[in-house]
Amino acid sequence: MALAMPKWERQTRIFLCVFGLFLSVYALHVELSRERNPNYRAMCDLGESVSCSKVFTSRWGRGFGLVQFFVAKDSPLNQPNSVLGIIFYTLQMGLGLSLSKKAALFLVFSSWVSVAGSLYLASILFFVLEDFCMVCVSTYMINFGLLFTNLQRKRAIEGMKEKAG
Ligand SMILES: C/C(=C\C[C@@]12O[C@]1(C)C(=O)c1ccccc1C2=O)CCC[C@H](C)CCC[C@H](C)CCCC(C)C
Repeated sequence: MALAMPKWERQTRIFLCVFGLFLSVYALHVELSRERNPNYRAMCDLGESVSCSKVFTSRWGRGFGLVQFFVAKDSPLNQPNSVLGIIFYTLQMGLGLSLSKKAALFLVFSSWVSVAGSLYLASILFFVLEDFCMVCVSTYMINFGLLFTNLQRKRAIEGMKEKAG
């Protein structure tokens, strides 16, 4: 039986992961530049309440603002969210190329975690920081898109199994 993934799925996944990786690397770059130089102005800093560097260097910018309850603020475990993003999109890309059922389940599971993380970060962004960060909002849309792609994949694999008996 030919186990091929539909072309649209491959292309959508590659597009979302590359875009997500690009935004995460950019967020990391802005955060590190801003920490080194408080006068640094990023391309995504458009105004007082449309500022991405303000968001990235806030206490929620590292370890989701939660890791610091368990380890020291400057612990190597308290990484910027963007580092988690880089790991996440790399995994989504790498495991996405495999057609194993286990990989598909892991992709769906981690995708749900990222959507929950996105909803959490979005509520911090709008209600606590009262800021509009375009880089952040774009990553939320990417995470929703990846969840949709991963759910389609899981459905397709389950369908194949039923047909094969
Ligand atoms: C750049 C990026 C998110 C942007 C941002 O996080 C940034 C940078 C931030 O500083 C921030 C501050 C305050 C409010 C909002 C924000 C954000 O919006 C990428 C995350 C992607 C995503 C939310 C990754 C989730 C990964 C899961 C934890 C993976 C779980 C996988 C395991 C099950 C193995």
